[in-house]
Amino acid sequence: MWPTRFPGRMPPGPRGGSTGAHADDESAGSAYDARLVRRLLAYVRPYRVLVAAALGCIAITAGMQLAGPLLTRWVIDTAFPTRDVGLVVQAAMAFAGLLVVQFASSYGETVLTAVIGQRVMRDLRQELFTRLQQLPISYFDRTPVGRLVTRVTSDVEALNELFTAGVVAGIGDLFTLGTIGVVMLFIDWQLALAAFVVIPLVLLVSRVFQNKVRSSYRVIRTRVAQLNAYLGERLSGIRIVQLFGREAGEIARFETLNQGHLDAQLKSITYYALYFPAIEFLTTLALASLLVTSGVLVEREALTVGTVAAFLQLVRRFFQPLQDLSEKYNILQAAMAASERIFGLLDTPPAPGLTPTPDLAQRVARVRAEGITITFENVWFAYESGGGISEDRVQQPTDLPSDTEVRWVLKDVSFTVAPGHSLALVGHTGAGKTTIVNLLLRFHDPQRGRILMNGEDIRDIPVDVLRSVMGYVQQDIFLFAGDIAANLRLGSPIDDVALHAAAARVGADRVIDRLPGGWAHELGERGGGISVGERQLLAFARAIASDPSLLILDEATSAVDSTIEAQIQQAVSTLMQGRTTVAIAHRLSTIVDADEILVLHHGEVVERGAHRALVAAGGMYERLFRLQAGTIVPSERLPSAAASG
Ligand SMILES: Nc1ncnc2c1ncn2[C@@H]1O[C@H](COP(=O)(O)OP(=O)(O)OP(=O)(O)O)[C@@H](O)[C@H]1O
Repeated sequence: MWPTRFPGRMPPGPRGGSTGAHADDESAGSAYDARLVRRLLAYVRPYRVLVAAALGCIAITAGMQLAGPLLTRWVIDTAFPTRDVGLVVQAAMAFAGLLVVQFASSYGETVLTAVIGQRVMRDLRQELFTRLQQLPISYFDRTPVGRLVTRVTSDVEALNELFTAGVVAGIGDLFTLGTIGVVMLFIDWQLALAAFVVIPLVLLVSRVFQNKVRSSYRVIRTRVAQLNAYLGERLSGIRIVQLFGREAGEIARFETLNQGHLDAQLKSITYYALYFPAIEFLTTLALASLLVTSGVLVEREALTVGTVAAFLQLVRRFFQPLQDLSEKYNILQAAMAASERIFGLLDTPPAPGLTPTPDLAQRVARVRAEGITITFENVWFAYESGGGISEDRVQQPTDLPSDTEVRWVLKDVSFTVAPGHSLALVGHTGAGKTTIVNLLLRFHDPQRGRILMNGEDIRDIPVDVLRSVMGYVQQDIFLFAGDIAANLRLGSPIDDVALHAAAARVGADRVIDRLPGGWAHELGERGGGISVGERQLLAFARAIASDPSLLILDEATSAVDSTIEAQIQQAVSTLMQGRTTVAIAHRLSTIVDADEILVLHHGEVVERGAHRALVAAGGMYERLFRLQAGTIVPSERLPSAAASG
């Protein structure tokens, strides 16, 4: 019996795995944790009617396990001695009826548990995705995307096993075990005890099996995580692999990991292959003990043949759930570990200020009418990995970092941009330019100092209001799979006329018209299938479509052809008209025309002023500017002035 069921009897968790071998992905966890179980039950509560129905089906199926043997006993002991064919026929018909009931209850059990499992999975996935949308950017800085994908996919799937194969069926097993045990004792306690003598051995063997499988499960999970991490990284870096001719080396490395995975799986299979025949052996032992005892009892005329026949069937049915429960243990353990990780993610606090503003449209309109003034007041900031503590992690004021242990990325930065004015940020790579933009967009909050919009601390302004009045063009432009119109709208209620006008203002309309499908042209994953320059024009159109009052530009430095370059230059000046602008400046035109230029060096503002004044001062800016303009000769270059971004 056991070999045919063998392939299904693998540890449940490791099919998924993560793209990073992290300690919490590898932990096997304990098999039962009351706190986690209580939380999981909350997800089942909405489906309690289905659960009750499933338990009803299980009770009927378990009851049917008894019906066959009891009917056999009655036929042998009661119907046969009367030599009444009618009675035997009735018994046969009753048996057929019982089979139909058993069929229906098994069907109900399978369907209901699957429906419960699938619904709970859907709810959990939805909740996880909702939380992921709300988490602060600092969380994504410290958590690899692969792990988050694992939470929503294979961890949730491990919980599904708990519902479909684990908990409900486990309850069924316990129920079957209990009823068969009681009925056996009730029919003939001496025979029952004769069969039960092997129970301690079964428990011992099962215990050893559980421990072995548990540790092999942990190894498998680690190996799967390693394999996935390696696979994910090598596939995303396939260009580098091929460019450097690393294919053979990578294949060899993969082979080692793949072999490790195979070895771990085989080890676990060995345990299963030993366990099932061992239980089979013990069941046979129980039958032998039963037969010997029956022999003794029959001699004393204390036992009927029907009872012995019934017991022979009952003993088999008694040991089957014992064996199944060992497997449930592993499912339970995998599910506990998965739910620990899932709840860990759900318990991460969302970024502050995300509650939707009821009068969003009015507030945005008010800000638009006023125009925007941006002020940085003595702003200090450090990323978490540099010893800074983000707001979502600060529990007490004493958690704030002290000066000595922190790598400050911004140090005492102050500036003001008046409505309709432009500020250009220049400085070497890593000077802190993008960080200023990140703080303005509230992807992070400063540890000291304040950022004000129209005199109000941006921490007191709802995030949706803040972001609705800002337009941001990133250096690394992200477009989604989907058509052009959807990418420019991004869900905002912008009508076609306004959308086309926005595209026309920045010259993106010509790019769109050239695409095979025009506005309906479908972009590939991550917006693949168009050039860097074309992307940039689309990003400008996207930024201007919502008519932002504050424009934040992190211009791309990538080389684009001269026609597109000219279009982009034109687009930038169009975009900036009448708007407050903060630009990380790579283009000379932006720098020269900016109302104020901030020169950043290691997070500090070292020079500030308009272009002419700064050039005349002959400091770091003058050097950076000449380097950009190409008028600096290589021997004049300072090592630190290699680039502006
Ligand atoms: N998420 C992050 N976690 C930790 N440190 C970061 C993070 N992002 C940036 N940094 C560090 O902060 C410093 C400032 O980075 P920032 O991106 O603001 O520089 P930048 O002036 O915009 O540089 P570039 O011109 O190259 O884009 C750098 O030393 C960088 O390594």
